[in-house]
Amino acid sequence: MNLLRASGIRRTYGSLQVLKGIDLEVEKGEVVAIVGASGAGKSTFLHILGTLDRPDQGQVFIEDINVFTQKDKDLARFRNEKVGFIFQFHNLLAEFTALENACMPGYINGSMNEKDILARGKELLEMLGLGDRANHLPSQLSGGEQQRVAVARALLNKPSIVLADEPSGNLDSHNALELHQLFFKLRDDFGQTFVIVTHNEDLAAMADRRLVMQDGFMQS
Ligand SMILES: Nc1ncnc2c1ncn2[C@@H]1O[C@H](COP(=O)(O)OP(=O)(O)OP(=O)(O)O)[C@@H](O)[C@H]1O
Repeated sequence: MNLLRASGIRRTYGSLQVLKGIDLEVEKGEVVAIVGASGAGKSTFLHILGTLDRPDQGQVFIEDINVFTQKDKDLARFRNEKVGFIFQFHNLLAEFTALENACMPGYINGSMNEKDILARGKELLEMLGLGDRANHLPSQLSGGEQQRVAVARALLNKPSIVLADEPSGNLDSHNALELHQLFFKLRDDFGQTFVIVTHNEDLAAMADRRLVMQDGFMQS
């Protein structure tokens, strides 16, 4: 069974046809990289996969759920539980510690108690080598550490899939490589599934599949 299946995805902004009918199937535990020229529509497609944006046409199934048939409120809950996001700019909240930032999706979800959320957040920070940084504010962390906190946050609710948009775009080559290796370790150890939009050809070459987005279509 495919963990994620997108079919016939089309998206237009005004007269600009960005996505012209894209299909994608991703299996559990796969790391899929999407590359392509700037403006090709990679982020637009990733946002649709993550239900942050709706397509004009086409369907997305995650774990056999036809995601866009859900009402907005149910969709927000589904997104919080099933999809982890990592962006180029980590978007950590400046006034909260690393641990509080990592725990945020648990607090938003509301079904876990605070003790369990904190335990999960601590466990993730330890696993990502940030055990001794838990009480630091983002401004007290290096760029690589901040991005690892963002990874912990993406994983907090044990999502089915992690979607990453230029996750290492703001890191130097050493920190970028560490982050990329972390993705594969999470896949190997926990079967975590990733779809990653990237300009980094080293990362794309490491992925199970490297897909190219061009002129509104996906070429493999
Ligand atoms: N909200 C929007 N309104 C209008 N046009 C948009 C909007 N979002 C994206 N676009 C346009 O859609 C096209 C695809 O944008 P998108 O961000 O998906 O590309 P990308 O492949 O991710 O590019 P990059 O590699 O530079 O991040 C671009 O021409 C962009 O200007």
